[in-house]
Amino acid sequence: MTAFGQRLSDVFAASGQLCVGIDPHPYLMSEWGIADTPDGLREFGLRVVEAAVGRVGILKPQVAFFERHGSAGFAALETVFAAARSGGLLVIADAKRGDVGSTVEAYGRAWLTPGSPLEADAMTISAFQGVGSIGAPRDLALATGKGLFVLAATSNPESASIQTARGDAGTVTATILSGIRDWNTAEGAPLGSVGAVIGATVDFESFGFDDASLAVIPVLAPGLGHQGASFSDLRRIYGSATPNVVVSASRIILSAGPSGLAAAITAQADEVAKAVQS
Ligand SMILES: O=C(O)c1cc(=O)[nH]c(=O)n1[C@@H]1O[C@H](COP(=O)(O)O)[C@@H](O)[C@H]1O
Repeated sequence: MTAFGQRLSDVFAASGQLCVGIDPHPYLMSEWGIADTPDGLREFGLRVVEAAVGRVGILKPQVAFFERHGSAGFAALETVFAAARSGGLLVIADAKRGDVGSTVEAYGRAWLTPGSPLEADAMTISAFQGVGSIGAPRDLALATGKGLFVLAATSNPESASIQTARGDAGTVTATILSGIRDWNTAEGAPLGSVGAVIGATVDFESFGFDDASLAVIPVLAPGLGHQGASFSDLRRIYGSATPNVVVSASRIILSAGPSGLAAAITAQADEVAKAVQS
């Protein structure tokens, strides 16, 4: 079994750092000429998968848009996950779960257990209840070659009001990063299995951390494109951590529509490749 950090490094080397988000916003589905129904979600997701295979290595389906349609939406999501994984893409389930340890263990099992209907390669997760609360999904991830991305410094404008709050161990963000770093350091690989979500819109200093503190941490980077951050600024934003960054982009690509999708993915992947090297 290959650890998630290694799998991610391999994908970066083979296919670059762009991660295409599958966010079927109702307005986008309408622009694509697809009905906002479970069948429509399946079609939207599969079209993104088809355009992504061979052009990028990572997809991040946003679970919320599928969840709106209940069990039929989840069935569509299962099909999209299966198509993406069988196309060789690394799938990050953007599920943003979190709870007391005994319950979050079940969330981990839902999204990370090999053979589970919703099996992904990694999931987004919240450590608001303490980094120790996500110990069970972390153990499962380690045992199965899967990964976690823990919300640490999120891209939304409201995030600073809570995440920059300070306790004895520094800001909320710094406390989460320190817990993740300890885990990844103990794992002993150059890149650990537990990542952090660090929005590209975030001012690192006011959130109480720096790029050097991300050394063994895979970083999921939303906030580019529609949320205001520029792809050309990736190196300025993430500094020495740039090689660890999963560069997330959803609407900026999806707004190209079904016929322009493949070209938009190729263009975005090229822009990201240039930006991370410059
Ligand atoms: O975990 C995430 O992916 C995430 C964290 C965060 O801090 N900000 C953020 O925008 N996201 C997600 O990243 C995607 C951003 O979409 P675009 O702004 O269209 O690229 C959405 O699916 C968000 O839910």
